[in-house]
Amino acid sequence: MPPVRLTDAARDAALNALPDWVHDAQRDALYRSVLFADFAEALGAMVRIGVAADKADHHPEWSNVYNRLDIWLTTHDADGVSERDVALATVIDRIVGATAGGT
Ligand SMILES: C[C@H](O)[C@H](O)[C@H]1CNC2=NC(N)=NC(=O)C2=N1
Repeated sequence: MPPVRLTDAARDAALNALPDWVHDAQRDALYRSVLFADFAEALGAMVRIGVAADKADHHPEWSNVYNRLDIWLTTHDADGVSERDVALATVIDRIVGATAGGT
């Protein structure tokens, strides 16, 4: 099934269960930043997230500077946030730890 853009209300309801994530209105994306102990920890998490994302065929937009990882989840095929982004956010929280270093 092609992904469907969530309504704003459905997206906000999903965000209630993802306290480390916010809606970035400019990019229409779920957004989280994570601070790791150092670059090696950040890179390790990126590899684990990347493998999970590729398995799900749903890929993050992200930026890494040393120990900081900024992540945006949006669905290009749906022009906004879909259930796929909510699912990937949940997987990412499991990998990096919910609230562990999140801002
Ligand atoms: C062909 C392939 O399934 C699509 O291009 C997938 C790949 N990964 C993707 N990732 C994200 N974030 N959004 C998409 O719409 C998307 N589409």
